Amino acid sequence: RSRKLNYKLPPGPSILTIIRNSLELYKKPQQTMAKLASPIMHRTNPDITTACNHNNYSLVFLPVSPLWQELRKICHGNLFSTKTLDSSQDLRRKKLHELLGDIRQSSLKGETVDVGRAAFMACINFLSYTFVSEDFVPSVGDGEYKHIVGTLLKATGTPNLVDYFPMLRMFDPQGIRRHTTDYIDKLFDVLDPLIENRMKMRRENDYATNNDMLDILLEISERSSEKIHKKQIKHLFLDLLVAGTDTTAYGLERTMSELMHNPEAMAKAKKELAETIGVGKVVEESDVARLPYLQAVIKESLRMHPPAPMLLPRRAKRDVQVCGYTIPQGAQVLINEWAIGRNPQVWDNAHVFSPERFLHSDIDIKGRHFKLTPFGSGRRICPGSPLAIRMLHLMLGSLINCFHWKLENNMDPKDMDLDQSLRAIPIPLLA
Ligand code: HEM
Repeated sequence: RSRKLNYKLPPGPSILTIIRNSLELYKKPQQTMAKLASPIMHRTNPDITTACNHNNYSLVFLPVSPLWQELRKICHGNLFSTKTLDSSQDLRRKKLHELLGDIRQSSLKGETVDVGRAAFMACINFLSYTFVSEDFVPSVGDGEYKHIVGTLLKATGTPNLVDYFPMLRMFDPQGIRRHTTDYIDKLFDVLDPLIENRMKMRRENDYATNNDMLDILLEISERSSEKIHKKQIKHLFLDLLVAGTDTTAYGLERTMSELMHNPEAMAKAKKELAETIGVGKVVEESDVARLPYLQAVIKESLRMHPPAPMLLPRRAKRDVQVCGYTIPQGAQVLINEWAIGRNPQVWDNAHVFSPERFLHSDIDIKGRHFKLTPFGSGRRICPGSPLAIRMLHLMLGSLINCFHWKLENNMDPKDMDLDQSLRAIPIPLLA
């Protein structure tokens, strides 16, 4: 097998390499991640959206290139910097109060909440407000938006036959290009007028900034259109929406499920919140630093349920030796983050949900500790992680500090199936 893998492969991923690499990662995650996070790996381009040229502008799929570097610089220095996120927290606070208001309404009626759905809607609203100070969803319809984002995410993760047999490209055998193009067009139909309107408003003398990401991007574009122009702005928003919605919502739902399944951990998290900010109060972004147990709960949940279980595909830029195997140039590589998180050689009691393991540990999720990299690592690490982390703490902390949660049909937490969607009844806790 090893000899065969050293043959020159056609461009595109090798199934065998993916499987073998996953198995190896299971054994030696620390060493392997260090190599894979290095510049020898670059992003694969799944050829999902040729018709609307999204690949040519996409932060997610561009190879390392001057445009990609410029977009990353804008993300780090402007969009997701601490200063920008601090100044846009009012926008997220407003959306958080709306989420809690909706849940309060359900609680008054004794209704069950589909936590995954509520989390998905809340994440879209948080992101669209942070990006453009407006709700993105009413323009598309929530069911349709979920479908669009789901389809685009699926297309990103689905092995495309075209990668294996390039001559099939023009036939688009799985319809991946056709579907994604339609959906991307739909999202652009919403984004285009938003951007146009804002450009018009910015030309008026008495224009006051909204402190959102659209203003920041237009300001950069007005100063130097070489850094980013209008067309790139909509492609960037598309990437950020698709990459940020389902991942964050899934992270929130799984964490709530784990807390409901582990009443002791739930009680500890609630006690910390009660003592630090007071029962029934809404969590502020500035509170999070004083909530170490809540932070540990989120890390533990990301360890057991990484929202991107295989991270994002990379491609080897040149032949590389990993754990005694040759990964040939051009091979697609997936990192099995889920398996690393559950590996008993890496974690004590790997299958037990225990936030305590992070309480006196310096392991963080910034891509420096290769046993826990839910946001990836290296220069392609998730640029949205500072926002995702804020949203997760804000929503989780407020949901458990403002409500007591009971499982539907009086189910015993021990009987929960953690792979099923979470349905629970909220009971308000007064401040
Ligand atoms: C819990 C939530 C999230 C998780 C677990 C997550 C995870 C990831 C992972 C694993 C990658 C690939 C990293 C690598 O290849 O090393 C990634 C890339 C990316 N993420 Fe996230 N993400 C989350 C939320 C977000 C949010 C909120 C945004 C933006 C608003 C975002 C935007 C992106 C973008 C644009 C990329 C591609 C970066 C590039 O290729 O240069 N993500 N994310």
